[in-house]
Order: sequence, then C-alpha cells, then structure tokens
Amino acid sequence: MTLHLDDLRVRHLGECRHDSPLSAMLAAKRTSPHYVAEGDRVLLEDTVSMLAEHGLPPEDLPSFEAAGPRRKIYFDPAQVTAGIVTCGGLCPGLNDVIRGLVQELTVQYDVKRIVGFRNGLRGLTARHRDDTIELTPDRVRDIHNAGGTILGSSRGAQDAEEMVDSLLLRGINVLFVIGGDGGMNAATNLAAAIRARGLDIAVIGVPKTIDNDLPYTDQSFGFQSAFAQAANFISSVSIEAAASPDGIGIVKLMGRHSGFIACYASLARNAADIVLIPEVPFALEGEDGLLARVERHVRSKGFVVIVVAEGAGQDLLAERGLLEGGATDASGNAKLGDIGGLLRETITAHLTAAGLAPTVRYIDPSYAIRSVTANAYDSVYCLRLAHAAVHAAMAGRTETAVVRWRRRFVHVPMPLIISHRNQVDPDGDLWMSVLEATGHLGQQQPLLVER
Ligand SMILES: Nc1ncnc2c1ncn2[C@@H]1O[C@H](COP(=O)(O)OP(=O)(O)OP(=O)(O)O)[C@@H](O)[C@H]1O
Ligand SMILES: O=P(O)(O)OC[C@H]1O[C@](O)(CO)[C@@H](O)[C@@H]1O
Ligand SMILES: [Mg+2]
Repeated sequence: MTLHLDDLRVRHLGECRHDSPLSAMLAAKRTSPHYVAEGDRVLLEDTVSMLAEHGLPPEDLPSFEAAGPRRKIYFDPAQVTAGIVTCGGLCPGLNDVIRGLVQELTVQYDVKRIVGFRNGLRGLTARHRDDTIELTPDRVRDIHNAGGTILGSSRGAQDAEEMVDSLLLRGINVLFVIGGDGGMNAATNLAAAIRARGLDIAVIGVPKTIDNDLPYTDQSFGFQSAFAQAANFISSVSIEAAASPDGIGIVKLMGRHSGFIACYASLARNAADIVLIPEVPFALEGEDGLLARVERHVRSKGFVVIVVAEGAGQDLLAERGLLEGGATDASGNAKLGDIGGLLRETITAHLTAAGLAPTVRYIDPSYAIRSVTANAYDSVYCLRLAHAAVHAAMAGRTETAVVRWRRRFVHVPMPLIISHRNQVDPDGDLWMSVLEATGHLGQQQPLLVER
C-alpha cells in the first residue's frame, strides 16, 4: 500500500487556544538529533531508495506528526474528565501505561478526575458504565509492580452508540483506549460515532499486543518482557532435551498470525534448532519435511529443540480434520488448532518407527508469558507512550494512536493501525537472522513448501 502525506494526517478536534502548562519549557526547543519540534514531522520511510522513489520535495514526503507536548492545547485542563480502558489479551506494561497516564494528567496538566472503566470495553456498556474506578496518583503509585491490568480486560462485542452514551453520561471528554487490533478497531468505530454526533470527545489509542503484530510501530510495549520470559522456557526445554537420550524439546509460544515472539525468544537464547512460524509454511513428510529434519538432528546431535508459534502449521491441522473451521472467540478472533500437540504426536511416532526411543519434553507456557511485569526497558517505554498519549489528547488530537516509529514518538491515524497486520517477512532480515542462528541459511530452506 503506497501512503501519501495526506493519509498520515491525524484528526484535530479544533484550534488549540489554551496555554499549555508546559509552554515555558517548550519555548526554546528546536528539532535536534534527540528531539522533534512540534511543527516538525517524522518520515514514514528511512532508506535513500524508498525516499528517492517518491520524487518529491522533503516537505511532501509521507511523514507522521511528531508526538509530544504542544505550547497551546485544545482542552482547558480544569474542564477535563479523562477515561481509561484496557482491552483484549493481557500484555506486560498495561499497569505502567495506566500509571503513566494518571501521573501525567494530574501532575503536569492538573486534571482532577480520571475514570477507569473495568473489564475492557464491556465497562463502557450501559450495564457496567457506573461501576468504575477513580484513578488518582495514590491509587496507581505501586501498580507497575504487578502484571496484568488493575482495570481488568475482556473480549466480546459492544455497541459503539451505547459506549458514546456512557462517555456522555460519565462526562468523559478524553478517552484513552489501550488495546490491540480489536481494541483499535473498536476505538475507531467509537471515534466515528462521536464525530457523527458532533461531540467534543478525544479518543487516543495506545496500541498493545504481545504478538507485536500491529503495524506502524517499531515494537509494541511489553513485547520485550514477554519474549524474555519465553526465552526462559526455551532454555528449560533445551536443558531437558539435552539431558535425555533422543531428546525432543518443544516450546509452543503465543502468536496467532505473527511469529515475532517465537523468532525473538529463539534468537535470545540461540538454542533452537527449528523455528516454526505462521508466516512460513512447512511440510511434515518428505525428505525435506520437518520429521526428516528432526530425525537428522537427533541422530547427529543427540537431541533437537523446536520453537513453534501457535499459529504455525494450521493448514496441517486442517488437512487432518483437527481444526474447527470458522470457529472464533467472543471478539471474532480465529480459534486455532493445537500445533504443539500435533508435533508431539507425529514426531514421537516418526522417531519410534525409525528405531529411536524419543523422550519428548513439551512446554506450552501460554499465559505465563503475557502476565509478567514489564521489565525496566518496557516500563520506560510505557511511561513515555503514556506521556505522548496525554499530550496528544490535551492538544485535541483524536482517532489517533501514539506509537514509537523509527525511535521517535509520533501520532498515527488510528485506521492505519488496523489497516493490516505486522508479520515476520520471510524475505526480511529478522527471519534471515533466525535461519542464520538455526544453521539453515545458505541451504535450500527445507521447511518451505512450494505454493
Ligand atoms: N472489528 C472490530 N470492530 C469493533 N470492535 C472490535 C473489533 N474487533 C474487536 N473489537 C472489540 O475490541 C475489544 C478487544 O478486541 P480483542 O479481544 O480482539 O483484543 P485486542 O484489542 O485485539 O487485543 P489482543 O490482540 O492483544 O488480544 C473487544 O471488546 C472486541 O469486541
Ligand atoms: O486466551 P485468550 O485470552 O483469548 O488469548 C490468547 C491469545 O492472545 C494473543 O496473545 C493475542 O492477544 C494470542 O497470541 C493468543 O492466542
Ligand atoms: Mg487482537
């Protein structure tokens, strides 16, 4: 998809007429290698060839509005009631973001009232809209020491008009939605319903997903903490497999459609022999298939370690009638078949038939990965995203997500965040690193299936 400058402009509620409490600090600031001034923009692309292809002057190149405080703001902070909601699956750092939002709103902007909606967007329905948490600096002081979200989260559909009614009834004029593709979809619909009614309510998204599958963001918050935890399970399984005759270690990691956790966790330990992700189809049978490769590893090295993303090999499950076609969860996400179970069974059967005596160590750490607290790096990242989100809201941006893009914090129109899915590119350098680390680079890629 080719994007033009106009596709990257974010919506404003109106002219910024109020002096920001941060205006004095901003007065002398200019763009530098470490700061982007409020009038400046951040390029979408970053290679000479990609930029040259546009044949445009720099100011017309596709670029994002820089995030950060403005000297003039749209809302009078004294009149603001903010709302916060967390939706979808858990992710390390949710509490850090909530804490950062509350601290920035109260300390820098002196906003007096912040309402936390409970259990995801369900909390914005008529039935639950009054059961909220008053968020104060005292209430959030220590919440970053725990994983999960103090607000709770959920899946499942809600009516946009009903949610707008809730915002009106609760007097919310700034809503922060921390969510994944589903949450950003819902927030986009909500913002559209607000716009259709001509209301003065800002909706700001803080994109979240441990799968790292949202586009236009360098890496999603919490991802680093999640793959660090996943890497510990790879170490455990490697130790177990290495200590067993004909040892087979298998770790199944989250990642419905994108294998980022599997790739990064594997690279972090560099102990995996085979990495299977949804983006790269593979065959089980045949000389170049997975089973033959596993057997070769076991015969030559004595054991094998396989890291598999949950969304990998779904076609193999479907072929065997092990996939409930079309089944979805409450939010409409596809329910997946158990690729880890299929690997365990077929590998055991194959190696046994080949005269080996495999010992299989299979771990599916699942929720033990995404429920951890954010590490120090992610905590900083979450706090800075929260600051950017508050500045965006106070400056009247709406239908806007705050992200880090090429190491700068920027504003992205929310519809872009849901325009497609971020996936591991089989021709990109991340997958090349995985092939290098697993010793597959330079060989014909035996796990790839001709399609
Ligand atoms: N296409 C959509 N349009 C409107 N609302 C949606 C859509 N998809 C999901 N939602 C709503 O957004 C909320 C969160 O969605 P979902 O459960 O898919 O998690 P998510 O935000 O994608 O997070 P994650 O992918 O990290 O689990 C749910 O309440 C769901 O009903
Ligand atoms: O069991 P739940 O809460 O639906 O979440 C599972 C899913 O959440 C995700 O992390 C995406 O949010 C997937 O990788 C995983 O399959
Ligand atoms: Mg999702």
